[in-house]
Amino acid sequence: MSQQRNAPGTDNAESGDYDPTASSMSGSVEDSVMDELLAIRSSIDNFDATLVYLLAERFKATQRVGHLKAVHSLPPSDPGREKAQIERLRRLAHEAHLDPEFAEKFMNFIISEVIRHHQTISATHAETGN
Ligand SMILES: O=C(O)C(=O)C[C@]1(C(=O)O)C=C[C@@H](O)C=C1
Repeated sequence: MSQQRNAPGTDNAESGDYDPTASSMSGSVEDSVMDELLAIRSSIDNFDATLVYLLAERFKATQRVGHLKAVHSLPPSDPGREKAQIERLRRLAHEAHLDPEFAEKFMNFIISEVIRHHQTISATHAETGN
């Protein structure tokens, strides 16, 4: 049976209940101000969707790393790699006028989640061989 696929962001999971005009300020803000706010929020919505897709792709890549590490009995974390990544991202953040402290915290947040995934993959591999 053939399956109809929707373009990203147009399927019901994403757009079904989403109200881009949702706000707790409706009624207390001038129409022109609300119009400008909604226009800017439309860009924010696109950025947020992009972030989700980027993160999903990054996690797909790290899942592959997790399997490779599990199969070859390598440790989940690699502090040397992390140090190099953080230094590079701090430098990029500075150049992009993004707070390097924030960039580091954000990266560490993602990496700690990746390590948790690696540990789960490793435990599953030890138990089942998969
Ligand atoms: O490159 C690796 O070895 C990974 O496991 C990926 C990753 C990352 O998310 O970038 C996660 C954990 C490691 O400590 C270093 C980097």
